Amino acid sequence: MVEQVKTGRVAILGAGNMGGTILAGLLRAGRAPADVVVSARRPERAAELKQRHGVEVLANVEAAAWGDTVLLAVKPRDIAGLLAEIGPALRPGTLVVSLAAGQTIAALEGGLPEGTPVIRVMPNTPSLVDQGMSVLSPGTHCLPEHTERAQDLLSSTGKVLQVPESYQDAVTAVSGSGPAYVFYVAEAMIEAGVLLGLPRPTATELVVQTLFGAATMLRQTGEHPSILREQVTSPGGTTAAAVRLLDDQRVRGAFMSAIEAACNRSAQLSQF
Ligand SMILES: NC(=O)C1=CN([C@@H]2O[C@H](COP(=O)(O)OP(=O)(O)OC[C@H]3O[C@@H](n4cnc5c(N)ncnc54)[C@H](O)[C@@H]3O)[C@@H](O)[C@H]2O)C=CC1
Ligand SMILES: O=C(O)[C@@H]1CCC=N1
Repeated sequence: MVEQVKTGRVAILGAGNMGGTILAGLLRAGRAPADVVVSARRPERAAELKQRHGVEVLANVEAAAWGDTVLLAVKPRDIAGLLAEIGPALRPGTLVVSLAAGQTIAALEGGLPEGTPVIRVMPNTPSLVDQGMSVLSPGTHCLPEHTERAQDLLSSTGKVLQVPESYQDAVTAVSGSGPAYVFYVAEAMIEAGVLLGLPRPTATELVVQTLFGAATMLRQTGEHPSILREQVTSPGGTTAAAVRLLDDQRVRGAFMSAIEAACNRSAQLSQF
């Protein structure tokens, strides 16, 4: 249990999609339920978490005072109120890790007692199946030990990368929102299969396995996607016909514009 010593006691504030995902991931990775607490606004949710995971559910202030690491997993609009609520209860040296999109380190540090070590993180939903991508940026009061703690905590649900905070809007657009683009492509491919007369379950199985296989090839071969695409594309064949149509429809450009729009939106959200 070397891991536990590094991260200490973890308090997760806000037990929605991401908070619940990280909680389940920590427990799957072998952390004892006694070393994690959560806060939940709705009593039904609190009862469910207690029953399913055997963890203690506390009020925000009690949870924040208990944790060595406090993970903020509420919506961005609820962050400022939460910081004001928990700030006075934090013990000196408590590490605050925020998952909130668009909430800058300056805003987080400004809402907490002077000197609080803060880490800004952009996770994504595949954390639910331990294939998450969490990207962190340490605040101005973080020591290497704090960053290590956050890395340790987040690595229980997937990969972790550290970047300068100036990259976080682009990161949000690429990997934070990224799973949604892949699900969008999956939907379109399934509908195409159905259009061509395949039963829906068959079309779904073909698409899910194809996406999984293609992603695994990218990971395992380390090849550039263009090379892998060329390998599928026979001269005068079916793939070339399809890819020409995608190019005619400017699908690559549409993806670039979409991801740029997400990045701009993330920057806009940081203003509030
Ligand atoms: N869903 C996603 O794909 C991603 C979400 N995020 C970030 O994670 C954070 C959480 O997002 P989700 O889990 O999707 O939202 P969610 O709405 O599922 O969960 C938020 C939870 O916080 C609770 N809550 C609200 N105010 C509270 C308070 N003052 N005290 C305690 N609990 C409170 C709500 O009842 C809810 O259960 C957001 O800041 C979001 O930007 C980051 C990356 C990806
Ligand atoms: O859509 C959003 O704003 C959040 C941030 C990244 C993924 N979901």
